[in-house]
Amino acid sequence: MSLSASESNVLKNQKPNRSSRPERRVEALLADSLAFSLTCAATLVESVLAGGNLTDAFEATLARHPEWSDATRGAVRDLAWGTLRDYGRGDAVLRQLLHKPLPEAIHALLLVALHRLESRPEQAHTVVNQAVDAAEFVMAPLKGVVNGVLRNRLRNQAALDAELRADQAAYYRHPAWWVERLRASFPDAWEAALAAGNARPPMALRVNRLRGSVEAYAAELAAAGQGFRRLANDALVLDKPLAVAALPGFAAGRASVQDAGAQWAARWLDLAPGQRVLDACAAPGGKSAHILETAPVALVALELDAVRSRRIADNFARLGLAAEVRTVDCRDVATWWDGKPFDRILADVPCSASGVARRHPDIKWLRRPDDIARFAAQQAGILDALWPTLAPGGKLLYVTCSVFDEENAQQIERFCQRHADAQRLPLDGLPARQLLPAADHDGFYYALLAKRS
Ligand SMILES: C[S@@+](CC[C@H](N)C(=O)[O-])C[C@H]1O[C@@H](n2cnc3c(N)ncnc32)[C@H](O)[C@@H]1O
Repeated sequence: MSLSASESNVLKNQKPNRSSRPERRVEALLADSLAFSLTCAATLVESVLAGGNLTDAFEATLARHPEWSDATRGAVRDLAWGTLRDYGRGDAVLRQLLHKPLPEAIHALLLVALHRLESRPEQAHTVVNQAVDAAEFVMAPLKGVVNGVLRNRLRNQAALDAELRADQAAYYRHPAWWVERLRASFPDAWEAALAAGNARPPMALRVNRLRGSVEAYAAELAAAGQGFRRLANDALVLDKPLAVAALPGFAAGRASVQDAGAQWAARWLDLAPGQRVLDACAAPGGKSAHILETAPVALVALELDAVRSRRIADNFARLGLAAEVRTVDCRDVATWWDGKPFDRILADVPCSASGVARRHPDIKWLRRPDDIARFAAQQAGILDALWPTLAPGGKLLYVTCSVFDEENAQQIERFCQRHADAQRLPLDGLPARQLLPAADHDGFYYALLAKRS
């Protein structure tokens, strides 16, 4: 699109960064207006595009604005998360419509407004008007540009969309390198996995069997009118997400929120009373808690990050569970191991998190292709360090929430080449070791290894 002469002059005189913005308080906009949530979501999107973490940015914003209602929090969150799920498309649309870069704050506002236009086409005129109000607040001289870009998009939608079909990142809403890797590894399933990875994630519950049966909890949910599906591993997937405070007995520790794909780990560890079990990468403690709810074992939970470690203790307190929790690097075995071998080890290693990108859509755009090899090297270091602590005849379950082979199948193949005493075991009920993102669960990879006696 071409800008008017006065708009071009405005752009020339704007430094394209946040510091050039006049200091104005967002409270100047009405908190229940769309302009307000567009503005706040745009600030979050802008911070992600500068390399920041979306969840951290959102939590910091909430901490600064305790006065926000639940509705305002929800509206800002929906817009920021949705915009970043769609970023490949929004970015391509702006490349079609702009011939020179805009200041980042306005660029981010346009991305959020474009996402809203696509998700609520019936509100197109309101969205444009509210985006212009937001622009007036963010950088007033550019409100005409915002108006022009959005109206241009509406006027030329069909032609612009046709052009976008050739752009992988726009069409699949994932980076092109990500699309290529998935296509190469899963020739029959990659498109469905990408589509599922763009959807809103499901909310699944894990029932704490120490505080009641799955049947009793399911009956209570049904009596409360909450629709759900019970999966083969007893995960309850809700038809519609709910605030945890609205879940029966949440504060009393009767259930936890945990993706259904993550609820296989405790089952495949084949737990029995009295076993010595290690969870080497434990925070925030979801799988550790599931282990303790499954069998009375002696659990040691390790976590590198002190802040995340505290979340393990909080979760255990709510669920009435106890274990030895230590804040250490699991690779420094000499610092934490007493020499007594473990019967079971869970290695739920740090990874690209590419299987959970619909929950953390910033991941798609912050990761770089060479990050995957870096994660794979870190994971190999963890596996090699833990293996000597496993008892002969014991089992180690390797888990990632990644969809990339380098962190998954290739990682385990290489591990088995390095360790002749490692033997792969089948996973009961799983047709493939790789769970790709789907309607009921996120993307996970599992490999169960036994140590030959
Ligand atoms: C995938 S998350 C674990 C999720 C957890 N198992 C659950 O189900 O709630 C990986 C965790 O490993 C931790 N971590 C990363 N490197 C580590 C290391 N060298 N030693 C111990 N923990 C590590 C990260 O801080 C992160 O909390």
